[in-house]
Amino acid sequence: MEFQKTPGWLDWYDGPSKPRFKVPAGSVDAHCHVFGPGAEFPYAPERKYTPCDASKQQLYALRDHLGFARNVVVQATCHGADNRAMVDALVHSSGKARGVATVKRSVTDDELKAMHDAGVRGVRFNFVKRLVDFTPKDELIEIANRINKLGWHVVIYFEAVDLPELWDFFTALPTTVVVDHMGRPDVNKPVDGPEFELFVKFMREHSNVWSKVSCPERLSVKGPPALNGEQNAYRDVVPFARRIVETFPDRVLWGTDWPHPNLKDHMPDDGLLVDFIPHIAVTAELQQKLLVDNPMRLYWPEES
Ligand SMILES: O=C(O)/C=C(\CC(=O)C(=O)O)C(=O)O
Repeated sequence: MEFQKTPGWLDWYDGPSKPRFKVPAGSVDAHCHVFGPGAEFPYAPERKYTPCDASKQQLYALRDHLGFARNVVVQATCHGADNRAMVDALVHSSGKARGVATVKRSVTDDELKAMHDAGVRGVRFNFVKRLVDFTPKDELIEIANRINKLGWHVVIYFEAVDLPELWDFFTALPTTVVVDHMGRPDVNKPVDGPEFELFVKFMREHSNVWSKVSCPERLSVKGPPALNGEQNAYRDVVPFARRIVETFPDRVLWGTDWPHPNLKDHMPDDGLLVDFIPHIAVTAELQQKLLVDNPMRLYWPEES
């Protein structure tokens, strides 16, 4: 089946630079995706975008190029609750990839077990309205209670403006909760203003809540972009990510977000995204926690 990319789609950056920053041995890219290939793993009819293909082979080649050792492959909304492409990536990773799935309440216990055996360790609840339709909270709570029994966690993706209305639901989740991209703060607002203070409060008052300090390329307003050798990219995002890393050093994760769905302005050079890390985790100890200790404890506890 042929799929037409969403008009204006930006493909992932071809030929990323070699990072100057050497990530610690055993580093984990804790947020990335595979897309199809559509001919083998069709995109979901309910999707809100149609991406380029981005295969497990290309993901793992990027992992090696950037100096990472492992991946956490997150189900992208273009595949809906059809986790086959993501699971296929896990089973072809020689144990070096874990996954986060999207499931409906109709998922069977056998399907959950098969996903666990393949390396899935969490489910993702997406509240970004441009990406998904509404799912009733009772269905999400039912799913959270079921996967909690497997020792899985819940990844949540939402926009900062929606945190107040989602607060009660999020703080009632029984599992570890991992927030994608710091809950997408508006970096035009002060890092100590009410909007980001609420997010910091969310993490401070709930020790089961973690955050990915990823996707500066999505959040930055002033740039500069991670292109043409830029070693100080996305400066307006740094204070937000630094604050989370330094306040909650044991509950942060980092990921490339390759192949970077739905970027409109530019496509970052993934090598320069890696060079962004020392600006937000400024010591070797913080880098070790962010890139190795924390993701290993969450996704490979049996090895950490
Ligand atoms: O890749 C991300 O983390 C961000 C996305 C895409 C996404 O979440 C998805 O399709 O599942 C976005 O903001 O469009």
